[in-house]
Amino acid sequence: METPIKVIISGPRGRMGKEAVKMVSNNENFQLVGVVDRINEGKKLSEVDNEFNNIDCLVYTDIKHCIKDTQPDCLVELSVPQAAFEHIKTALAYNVRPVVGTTGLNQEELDELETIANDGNIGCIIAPNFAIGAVLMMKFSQMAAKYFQDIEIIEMHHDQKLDAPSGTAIKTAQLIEEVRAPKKQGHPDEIEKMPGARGADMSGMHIHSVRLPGLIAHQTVMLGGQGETLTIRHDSYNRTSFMTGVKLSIETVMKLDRFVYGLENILD
Ligand SMILES: NC(=O)C1=CN([C@@H]2O[C@H](COP(=O)(O)OP(=O)(O)OC[C@H]3O[C@@H](n4cnc5c(N)ncnc54)[C@H](O)[C@@H]3O)[C@@H](O)[C@H]2O)C=CC1
Ligand SMILES: O=C(O)C1=N[C@H](C(=O)O)C[C@H](O)C1
Repeated sequence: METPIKVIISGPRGRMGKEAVKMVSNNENFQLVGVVDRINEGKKLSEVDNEFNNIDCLVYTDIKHCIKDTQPDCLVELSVPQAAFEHIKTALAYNVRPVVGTTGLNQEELDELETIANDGNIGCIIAPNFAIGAVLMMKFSQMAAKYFQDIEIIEMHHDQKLDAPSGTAIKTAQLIEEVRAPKKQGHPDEIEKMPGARGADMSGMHIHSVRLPGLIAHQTVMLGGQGETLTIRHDSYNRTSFMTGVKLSIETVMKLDRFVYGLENILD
């Protein structure tokens, strides 16, 4: 058997973090060696939450300390954007390969991380969405945008989500920008009688963010043409939907020597 990949997870008590802790702990090719959290320094993970019973790795509140103690191969980052940037930079500085799901990093931060990873020849994967179906939804939208230039992206999430628009919506619009020339949509003289009524504007496309209890993660892309519309939709009904992508990213990042933004770039 191959030596397991040593993994640390940031944000282990979060909705995604919990799912990732379970997935990594139950995979014989991975070894969870530590977690990074805001609180609970020095406790065993099993002492923090009943869901983690039998998982005895330690909680660290300082990622440097965690890396020095546990010598991990990979950081799975699933916390908050304010903490994520420093976590990823620290991981790269210690040759630990980041797999990042945390959304809300700005373009400047992404550019800086890309430079650090590429200059150091270290694998780093940042994926705004780890669900395979969501990646297909983004790619299908990009394909369709060649033929339909009028596009409204409607992303719908649970009401505890911090960032809007979602990372997935931004990534979808970026993929569409690669094939669609900027175009202001709607009537040239349209007036927003309430600010935000037409959503956020990216190259003339509009992005609308819905937040409701009961939702998990959903996105509809509507494309309009003469006498027809095309609607492409993806739904995550629970967070296990993201784990196939997290697992694939951990395996792949170990073989990479560069920065990758988007799961579509590592799928066959
Ligand atoms: N790429 C993907 O497929 C997905 C990405 N996400 C993103 O993952 C992130 C986490 O989402 P959720 O789990 O829903 O959020 P959450 O709020 O449930 O979890 C975040 C966790 O991070 C912890 N945290 C805060 N500061 C920290 C710090 N300095 N160090 C370590 N941990 C810290 C919080 O205590 C909390 O437990 C968000 O940015 C979200 O947009 C969520 C789902 C899928
Ligand atoms: O916060 C979430 O829940 C999700 N965040 C990611 C995003 O911002 O796109 C991925 C998924 O939509 C769930």
